[in-house]
Amino acid sequence: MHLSASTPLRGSLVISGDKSISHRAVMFGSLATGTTEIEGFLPGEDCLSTIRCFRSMGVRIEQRGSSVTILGRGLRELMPPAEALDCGNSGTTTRLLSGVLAAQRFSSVLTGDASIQRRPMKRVITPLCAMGADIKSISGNDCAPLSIRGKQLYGVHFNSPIASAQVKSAVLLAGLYASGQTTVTEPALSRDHTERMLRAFGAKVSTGSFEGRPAVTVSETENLYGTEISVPGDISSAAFFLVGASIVPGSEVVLRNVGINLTRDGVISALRAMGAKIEVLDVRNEDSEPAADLLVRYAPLHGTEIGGELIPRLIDELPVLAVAAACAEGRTVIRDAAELKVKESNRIHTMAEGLSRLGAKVAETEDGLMIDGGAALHGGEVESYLDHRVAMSFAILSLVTDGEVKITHPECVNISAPTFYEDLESLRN
Ligand SMILES: O=C(O)C1=C[C@@H](OP(=O)(O)O)[C@@H](O)[C@H](O)C1
Ligand SMILES: C=C(OP(=O)(O)O)C(=O)O
Repeated sequence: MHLSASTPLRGSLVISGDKSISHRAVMFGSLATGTTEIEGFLPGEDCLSTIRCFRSMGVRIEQRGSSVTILGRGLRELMPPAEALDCGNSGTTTRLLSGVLAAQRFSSVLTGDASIQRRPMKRVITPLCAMGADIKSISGNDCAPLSIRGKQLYGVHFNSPIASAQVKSAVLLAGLYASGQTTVTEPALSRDHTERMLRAFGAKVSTGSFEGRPAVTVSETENLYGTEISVPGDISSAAFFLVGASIVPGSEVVLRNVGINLTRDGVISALRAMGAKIEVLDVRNEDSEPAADLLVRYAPLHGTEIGGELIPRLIDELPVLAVAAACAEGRTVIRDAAELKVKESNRIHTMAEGLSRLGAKVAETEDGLMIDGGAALHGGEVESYLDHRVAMSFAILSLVTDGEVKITHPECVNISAPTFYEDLESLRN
């Protein structure tokens, strides 16, 4: 894939479905009784992995593009899978499913691609085992493949050391089966799609705070009930175009139907702090998953500091925010983001390496990046490390480099944004 400097980005895009919400809609629909209809589903490879896993456990799922119909089997009627469940590249599938499988009446194995087999699973193994689960890392390295023997679980209060929605959701899903109540507290509020959607499926979920930390409690649940889910566009995908339009002079783009849940909208705050011109228009669905149209115009950016409680609200947008920082005047410091090291790639390292290769001034730190913006950016070859967000970040940077950028394995964008290159091209015409 060779990409080169751009004319202004202009026009509008309908942003495709939110990946986190699409995963959950398939999972909860499969675990519910009755029919679930999903509109706006993201047909990206990660969400297709979730569908594949539930089909292997006997759930009837019909998927036509962004429309999905599920005939749920109920919380306790999944079938034992004939083979290991393949979660592909998806951490969300692996971790959330581990919470469900821990409570089934059968044993199973969860696995995935080379990247999944390097990602830490102890973060879910520890709390689930505290609930009575029997989960082992087959290679003994706390990574997948995981061997899971279903058990009767009991409710616990889990004080999570990290703000991770995947950990929180794995424990809450196990909590649906556990005797009594299950509470998760976390150091800062991570995305709350599980809490919102479990309520829509009829579960009892209460949210609040415990000793000053965000807390959520679920009770043992007899049934979830099939429902209709409308998935808003993914702000994590919109972020690439927010940055693209902000850095290419003359750009003006409208991104339609973008999810702006407060636990996800940190990229708008961070870009505005850098001087970006972003307007949030026509907010709708405020009682379920809020969505809006985002109007973004080119603006000269300046450096900022990104850290603390903002981090979980923009964790997946940090690679492309590093691109914005390379194009901004002055220094940007990203801190408190050590979680970036355990994503599809070590995103602190992969972004620092690629940005430097294209001329940016970047230093890796223990928990983030320090970027001195404004250096002349040139073409070159960068490694995506098969990480979709890294590939898309460099594709956006190529809009302003002097010379072509070649990205290895550009097709990995299909994990979360199968229409990314077409969408970008449509704004360049
Ligand atoms: O729950 C989710 O859908 C996700 C949670 C985040 O991961 P962590 O829970 O590891 O922070 C995020 O990075 C990931 O892309 C999706
Ligand atoms: C980290 C991500 O996803 P997951 O953890 O589901 O692989 C991501 O999409 O950036």
